[in-house]
Amino acid sequence: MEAGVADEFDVIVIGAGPAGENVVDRAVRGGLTAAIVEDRLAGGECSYWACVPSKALLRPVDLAGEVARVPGLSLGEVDVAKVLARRDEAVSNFDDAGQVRWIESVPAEFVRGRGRLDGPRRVRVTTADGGERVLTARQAVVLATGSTAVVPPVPGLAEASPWTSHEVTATTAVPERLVVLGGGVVACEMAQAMHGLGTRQTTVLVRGGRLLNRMEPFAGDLLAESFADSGIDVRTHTDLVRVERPEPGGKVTAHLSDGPPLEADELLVATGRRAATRDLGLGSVGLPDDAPVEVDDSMRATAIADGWLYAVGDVNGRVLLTHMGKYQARVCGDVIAARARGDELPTMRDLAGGYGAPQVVFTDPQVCAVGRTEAVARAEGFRVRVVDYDMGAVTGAYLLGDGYRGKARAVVDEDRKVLLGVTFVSPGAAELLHAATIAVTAEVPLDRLWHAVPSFPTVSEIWLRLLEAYGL
Ligand SMILES: Cc1cc2nc3c(=O)[nH]c(=O)nc-3n(C[C@H](O)[C@H](O)[C@H](O)COP(=O)(O)OP(=O)(O)OC[C@H]3O[C@@H](n4cnc5c(N)ncnc54)[C@H](O)[C@@H]3O)c2cc1C
Ligand SMILES: NC(=O)c1ccc[n+]([C@@H]2O[C@H](COP(=O)([O-])OP(=O)(O)OC[C@H]3O[C@@H](n4cnc5c(N)ncnc54)[C@H](O)[C@@H]3O)[C@@H](O)[C@H]2O)c1
Repeated sequence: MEAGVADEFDVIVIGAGPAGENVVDRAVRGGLTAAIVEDRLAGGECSYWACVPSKALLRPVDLAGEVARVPGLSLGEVDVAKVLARRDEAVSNFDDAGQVRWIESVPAEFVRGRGRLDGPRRVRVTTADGGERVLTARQAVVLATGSTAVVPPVPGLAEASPWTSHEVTATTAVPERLVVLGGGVVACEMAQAMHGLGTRQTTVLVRGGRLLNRMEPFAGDLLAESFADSGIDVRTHTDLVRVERPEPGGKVTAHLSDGPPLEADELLVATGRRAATRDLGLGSVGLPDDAPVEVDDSMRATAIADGWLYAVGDVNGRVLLTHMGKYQARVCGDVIAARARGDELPTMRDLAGGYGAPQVVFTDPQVCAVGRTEAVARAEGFRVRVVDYDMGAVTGAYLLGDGYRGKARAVVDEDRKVLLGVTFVSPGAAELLHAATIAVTAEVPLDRLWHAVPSFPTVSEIWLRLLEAYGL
């Protein structure tokens, strides 16, 4: 395309991650034309450097745990090269041809290049060869640029070129000694993945008192027990104060707030993410640069007067999860199409994120939660009753292996007798979560839920036990 040629579409999306792709799909289904701009790989962070590769690296850990719990079975040596090869296959060897084909089949125009707002309804795209293309939107521009890892300002840390989620998920080798900074989801998943694939000395530095501190407290405690059992060293109340790495890619020394310095072969920073809004031209439409784009429940940017700008997925800072970004995107695409037709907005469009997003942390044990924790429910003023149950005491769980440990919690709204939140922490609990998501979002009354009979002997008998413990 020639430099400076203007193109007009109903909708222009910047960023072809899971959120951006779903906006395009829904907007086109709604009768609109769309273009989507991507400067790296269609499919986004999730497909190549986040959800997909991390889960491919964690699968052997999962299976090793399962095998170890069944007397009479043993696992041979892990063939790391084969695990990494399967990870590469899962990320399509960093080739997005399939995703681009899908976008074009929607049909939508795929534009490879870096997109930037250039005033209202205009997107200026810089292509890899330095060319430029200007796109204008009749209805809406949607920002779906995701987020980037935060590296805290610890002396020497940035200079040491630490790993972030990008490098660890794409690694071609497993470090002998690894220091992980952070106690959140990326830290826990990747510490366990690397340890399971052969890291001899894995140390996790947690500045607070617990892993996964936004979940129910028992989640972090059970995970810490599992880490300790497998030899992962979790240091709570420990800050990283200084880093030295004299040779690029060489040994790294982590100086801590407590205890002697730690020497390692790699240091992974997993201390959260920031919205990818830098150099996105937000200033050209009067928005602050380098901050999440605040949106209403229809995903429309609240600060833009005539409502042509939307933001979905990580970039709006609401919930940093692929499935929630995709949900927001479906809402957003439908809303843009409805507004273009002059229709009433579909119902359910004000629900995005309202109940608390479901999340699975793919560690062993898996940490699976939906809705509110007890602390959040109490802070929001609900009259709460909490019911806990030992998941290892369910027959279906016992049959899965010796030493199966886990805990479930239901947070009940005593005024309406519905579930506000559910947490399961146990091996293989991920597939239990969607039942909880349905119960929480559909606000199924507990005396109705009582009639949903779980099969014997499955782990889902936990539902029966929780309801019995509640008194039903
Ligand atoms: C290690 C890790 C594991 C994770 N695992 C899970 C998981 O198991 N489950 C889960 O639900 N979530 C997981 N997440 C979170 C998940 O990856 C994100 O929530 C999700 O990727 C957000 O999707 P998105 O479409 O908003 O952004 P992204 O996936 O980040 O996509 C944004 C796209 O926009 C492009 N872009 C950015 N700026 C521009 C520009 N100016 N011009 C053109 N293109 C641009 C980027 O290149 C990128 O392709 C994980 C995150 C990490 C870091
Ligand atoms: N399975 C999944 O669903 C999954 C997996 C990975 C990531 N994600 C998503 O990606 C997002 C990013 O994950 P993350 O783990 O980077 O962020 P996070 O917010 O989950 O955890 C960040 C951790 O770093 C700590 N921290 C922050 N600043 C620090 C500092 N200066 N020094 C030491 N510790 C510090 C925090 O206390 C917290 O424990 C999350 O919101 C998560 O939802 C999801």
